[in-house]
Amino acid sequence: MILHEHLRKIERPNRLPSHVLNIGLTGGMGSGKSTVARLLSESGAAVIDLDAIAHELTESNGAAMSEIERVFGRKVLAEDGALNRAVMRELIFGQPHLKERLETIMHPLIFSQAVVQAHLRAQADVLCVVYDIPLLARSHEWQALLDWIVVVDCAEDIRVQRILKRNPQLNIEQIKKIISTQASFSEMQTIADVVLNNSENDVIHLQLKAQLNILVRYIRHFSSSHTT
Ligand SMILES: CC(C)(COP(=O)(O)OP(=O)(O)OC[C@H]1O[C@@H](n2cnc3c(N)ncnc32)[C@H](O)[C@@H]1O)[C@@H](O)C(=O)NCCC(=O)NCCS
Ligand SMILES: Nc1ncnc2c1ncn2[C@@H]1O[C@H](COP(=O)(O)OP(=O)(O)OP(=O)(O)O)[C@@H](O)[C@H]1O
Repeated sequence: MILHEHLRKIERPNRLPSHVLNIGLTGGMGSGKSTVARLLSESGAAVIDLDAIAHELTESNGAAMSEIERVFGRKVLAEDGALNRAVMRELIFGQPHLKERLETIMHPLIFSQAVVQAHLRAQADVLCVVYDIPLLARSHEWQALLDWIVVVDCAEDIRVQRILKRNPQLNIEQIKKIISTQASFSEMQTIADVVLNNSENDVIHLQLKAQLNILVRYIRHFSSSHTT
């Protein structure tokens, strides 16, 4: 784990809950963000998962669906009116302008929902609020709101193997195409306060747990001295 020398000073606009530490978690596809989020929730963090919010918004009758249908047409809808994810995946990850159109619909809705959930979940006894944000390196708005940013690092070939196992419906070419649209690790590193390494294959996550023990101690230390 790399802990950047000066963890950023706690200073932010009031949009996220102000009585807790708000921590952004990012990393490339398959790096282990959800795994880290789960381990942090076992230590008492409230986790807001932006992928999960995106899924809810695109369920049948989800809040994004009428605009998605208006912009992309009925071809991107499944029979029940939910988003046909495979069709949308094929459309956007080869055509940047379509990806941008989908993101223009999705990101403001995801953002509002994440802020609402954060206020609901940030009870006094939570360790911190963790926001699992795959595209954080490309969002200055989110970066400005967060106290710390944690980046999960894992070599691309290992990520690809893990994704193939987790998502057997995807092939290597599709996975690499998605990864190629995301920020590189060096871009993520420029915004990181903490970098966690998740390259060791280990289903009980000893490597991550050792790093998270240290991180959780830092979070407790900063939280106890942080009042607004
Ligand atoms: C294109 C969609 C329908 C494909 O769905 P699918 O079920 O295959 O993937 P899922 O949503 O589970 O995402 C899996 C991973 O793909 C990557 N990913 C998702 N959206 C994007 C994106 N816009 N740009 C780059 N990578 C992305 C992330 O690493 C994510 O963790 C879906 O990813 C989507 O709706 N994306 C747009 C919403 C978005 O930007 N989500 C990111 C949350 S910040
Ligand atoms: N150290 C590890 N050893 C073995 N498998 C791992 C390890 N870390 C994570 N995994 C597995 O790799 C896959 C990807 O991890 P995870 O879902 O946490 O990544 P993610 O960054 O959230 O992915 P995405 O960006 O696609 O949402 C999962 O199936 C997870 O169980």
